[in-house]
Amino acid sequence: MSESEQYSRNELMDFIEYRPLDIEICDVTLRDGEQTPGVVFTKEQKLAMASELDSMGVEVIEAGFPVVSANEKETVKEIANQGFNSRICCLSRAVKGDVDAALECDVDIVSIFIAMSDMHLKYKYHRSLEEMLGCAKETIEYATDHGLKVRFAAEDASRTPIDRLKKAFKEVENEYKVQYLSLADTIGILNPTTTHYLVSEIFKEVNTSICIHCHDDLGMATANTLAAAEAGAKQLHTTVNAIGERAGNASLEEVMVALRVQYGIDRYDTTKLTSLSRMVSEYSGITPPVNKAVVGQNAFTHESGIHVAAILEEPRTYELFLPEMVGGKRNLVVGKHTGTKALKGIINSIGFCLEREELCALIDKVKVCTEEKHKSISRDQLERLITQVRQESKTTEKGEEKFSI
Ligand SMILES: CC(=O)SCCNC(=O)CCNC(=O)[C@H](O)C(C)(C)COP(=O)(O)OP(=O)(O)OC[C@H]1O[C@@H](n2cnc3c(N)ncnc32)[C@H](O)[C@@H]1OP(=O)(O)O
Ligand SMILES: O=C(O)CCC(=O)C(=O)O
Repeated sequence: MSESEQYSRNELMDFIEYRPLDIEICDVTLRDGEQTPGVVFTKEQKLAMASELDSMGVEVIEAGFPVVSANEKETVKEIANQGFNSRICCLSRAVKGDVDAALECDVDIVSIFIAMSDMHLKYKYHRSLEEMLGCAKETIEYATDHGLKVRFAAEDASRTPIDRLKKAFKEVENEYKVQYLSLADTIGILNPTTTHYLVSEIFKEVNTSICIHCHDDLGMATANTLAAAEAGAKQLHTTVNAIGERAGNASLEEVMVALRVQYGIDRYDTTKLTSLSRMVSEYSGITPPVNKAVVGQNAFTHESGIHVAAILEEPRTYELFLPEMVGGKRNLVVGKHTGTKALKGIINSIGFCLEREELCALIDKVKVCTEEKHKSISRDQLERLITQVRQESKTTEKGEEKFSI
């Protein structure tokens, strides 16, 4: 199936000026995703998720934060030694002991983070900017001296004065060999416009690849991540099902599908998104809302008569992309909003054929039932109603019979 048969391209993109995207995905489900309160993945679960992410073509997997526990360290090490194509990254404070733990794990990249916002310096570290940046530099030097590739991450970057960020990034870039400079919207304060501004300003200043790490406190994490990519960010951080601290992170499934339908980036195997979402849902104990984009139970479920009638002819009338593109399934539901054309198509698809009058009688019964029970009709219930309608049409002289489902 060609790309255009699988989704509708957003043609308005042709009128928008933006920097051509040069991106990679770093999925942080195993680290920030596991920071979701109450979530604890086993080693086997982390290995299984990492294996799926690798097979989809995700370039970087943030496997964990080794100093958190002995088991965490062992898990990160095992993931790093799987021989995945994805590069494996882990988190580290600006503390040499954290880098030692990363070294024991054989990771490709260590992400050394500090916050430089007044809020975090004053209330979290109780230390000056100079002291914290000094710790970060020493730790970066230690990591690079020991052969690790380094991402220097500015936690709470979105509340850090932009000139302070620029100065710190330039110093680090000039003094050490770092692979990435990361901007974290730790409390999810940004919107797409301010994300674009922040990334553009940093992009003008530095030569190192920029990462963007967005949280969803205002429901804008995916939009902000894409705005960052348009402004020049290279590495986009995501989690499956958008899990993560508080309201979660930018969702892998949304970012990956948006990259494809908005920007034509089709190198990731999006057909695994639904099964990966189910896997993460089972392992984390967190089911995405039914109306969650891409992987929610309703993402390809339709009831309205006008929609279903059109979908039966051409699904793209009411679907931005086909369920097959993300490994999902279309579900046509019979309910209060079902119309005659839709009902005919649905019952034909399950092997029934009714006369016009019978169909009208069936629609009436469907509407009464769904309004009485305040829910849609199951396949079994539908078949029972069809049987009733057929019996009634054969015995009309006996008068109306009461139906029940
Ligand atoms: C935005 C983010 O997502 S950051 C990552 C958040 N993730 C986690 O916190 C993972 C789970 N955390 C843990 O298991 C533990 O907190 C550990 C193992 C990391 C540390 O545990 P502890 O040694 O008991 O320290 P504790 O959690 O009490 O305090 C954190 C210490 O790290 C310091 N710290 C925090 N961030 C940094 C940093 N980036 N660089 C250097 N030090 C830091 C704090 O100032 C504090 O130092 P203090 O003990 O001198 O006051
Ligand atoms: O920027 C990063 O790589 C991580 C920082 C982070 O997890 C956060 O600030 O929420």
